[in-house]
Amino acid sequence: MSTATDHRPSPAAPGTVAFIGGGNMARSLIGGLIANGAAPATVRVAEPNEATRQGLAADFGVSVFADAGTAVDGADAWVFAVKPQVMREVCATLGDKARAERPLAISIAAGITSAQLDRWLGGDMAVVRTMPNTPALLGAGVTGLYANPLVDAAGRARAEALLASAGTTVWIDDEAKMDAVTAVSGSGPAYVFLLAEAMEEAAKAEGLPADAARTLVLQTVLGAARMLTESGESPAELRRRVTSPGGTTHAAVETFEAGGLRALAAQAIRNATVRGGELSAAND
Ligand SMILES: NC(=O)C1=CN([C@@H]2O[C@H](COP(=O)(O)OP(=O)(O)OC[C@H]3O[C@@H](n4cnc5c(N)ncnc54)[C@H](O)[C@@H]3O)[C@@H](O)[C@H]2O)C=CC1
Ligand SMILES: O=C(O)[C@@H]1CCC=N1
Repeated sequence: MSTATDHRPSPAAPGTVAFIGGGNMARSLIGGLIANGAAPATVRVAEPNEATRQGLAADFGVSVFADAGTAVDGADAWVFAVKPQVMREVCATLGDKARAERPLAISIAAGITSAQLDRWLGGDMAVVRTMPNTPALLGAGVTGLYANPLVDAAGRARAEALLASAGTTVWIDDEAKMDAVTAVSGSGPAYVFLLAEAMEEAAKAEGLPADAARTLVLQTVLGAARMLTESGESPAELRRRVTSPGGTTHAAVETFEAGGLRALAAQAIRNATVRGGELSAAND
């Protein structure tokens, strides 16, 4: 069972949050929090890259630190936003503080399990493993969340409020499914971008000017996405309405089906799901 909500949090979730890692995804989440009314003083960020760090301070007014141990001071929620490859090492440097302060640990890393985070931080930690996606930048993201048994109702609410600034939230009860969430929605924007790239190339190959090709593709993707989310109709029904028997869409859709698009999508998502498990094992 999973539940989805698309409400925005009430402004400024209580407490102070520390981001460990201030890269692309952290920037999107921080931007969402500030846009939703979080006081900049309640957001602290650890980021070793000086330019990245100063950019966050300049754009959002948040407190920035080169050192993670200082950034987490006074924060009741720690958001781990570093690459899976460095997560273990980053947790090790914060283990003593984590054992002393018992924060709510929230991870956005692909593959890394709640059990790994718990172990690397010293054990008995309340951990929420999440998977946001890049449309978070526009508040149009979707995040899957899994809470380990040590997370209480207040911890779940806190994690949900933090991620809801980025868009819709979906709780996942079975952590084993988080790699599939990663493969579908975490990586998913790239699949849509790939389709847009391919359509743009094809449009140019048909002789359309580059700027016209770009506009036609972008507005088609935007319009289709809005119909998908706003019409209440299924993808299959919306497709059926575009497809006149014997018409142009029919010719194209038949080509996609004959080429095995569905099997290819299933295999792509399977491979991405498997890679999540590999990231966990390789960085243990
Ligand atoms: N990019 C995406 O679409 C998504 C990424 N994720 C996850 O988010 C995490 C971060 O990914 P991105 O933001 O794309 O990567 P990124 O490379 O932009 O950000 C990672 C940041 O961590 C910093 N960092 C490295 N060592 C550090 C340390 N010891 N302490 C503090 N910060 C440190 C780096 O300087 C960098 O700015 C990854 O685990 C990824 O799996 C999750 C959902 C979507
Ligand atoms: O490609 C990755 O590993 C990350 C996780 C989901 C999106 N980007």
